[in-house]
Amino acid sequence: MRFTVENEAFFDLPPFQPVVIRQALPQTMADNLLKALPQALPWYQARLHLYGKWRFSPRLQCWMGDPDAHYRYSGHDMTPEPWAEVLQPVLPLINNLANEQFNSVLCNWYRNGQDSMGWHSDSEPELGLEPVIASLSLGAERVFQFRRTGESRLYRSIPLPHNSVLIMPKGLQSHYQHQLPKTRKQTGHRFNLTFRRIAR
Ligand SMILES: O=C(O)CCC(=O)C(=O)O
Ligand SMILES: [Fe+2]
Repeated sequence: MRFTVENEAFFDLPPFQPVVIRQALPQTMADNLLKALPQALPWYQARLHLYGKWRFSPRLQCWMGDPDAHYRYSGHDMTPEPWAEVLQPVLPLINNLANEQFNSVLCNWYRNGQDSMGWHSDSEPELGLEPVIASLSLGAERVFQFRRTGESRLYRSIPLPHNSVLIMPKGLQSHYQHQLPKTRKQTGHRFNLTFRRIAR
């Protein structure tokens, strides 16, 4: 860690400095959102074709946004779900923290320590060349990890507690990958909302 300013912790991923903002939303908003999310969003479990087999992805997800924030996925034009009411007051606060105008959010629900997301970068062409990504974590604390693109060595592990926002700056996605590994620890439900701007 490089330095801490009030609730902000900056991490050195040369030449980038992602930041984790603790207590990012007003506490009652974050706590109420955590309680509301299971019912408020149209969650589904995707199926992925991996190594010649169909498997359920190890988490629940849903994608929401402005009606024109669509993207192409395996030749399909995907239109986001309309913004859930519970997220409407959250979006301007996240925009303000990240100094961005996000128009969509990928929501992930990790039900226990066996739910996870493997190594990737958020580099879909629809996000433009150097997207800024803001990710809000709610519920159980989990560890988020980075490695340099093209290397298998783990570079940095960052704990993401309830009501924290991680901001990944411009350029980071092309030089680093990230993952949310499984854990054997007894772990409760965690939600992660990754705010993005789809270029129109
Ligand atoms: O759950 C997380 O913290 C990571 C989610 C993520 O990387 C993504 O949605 O692209
Ligand atoms: Fe990601």
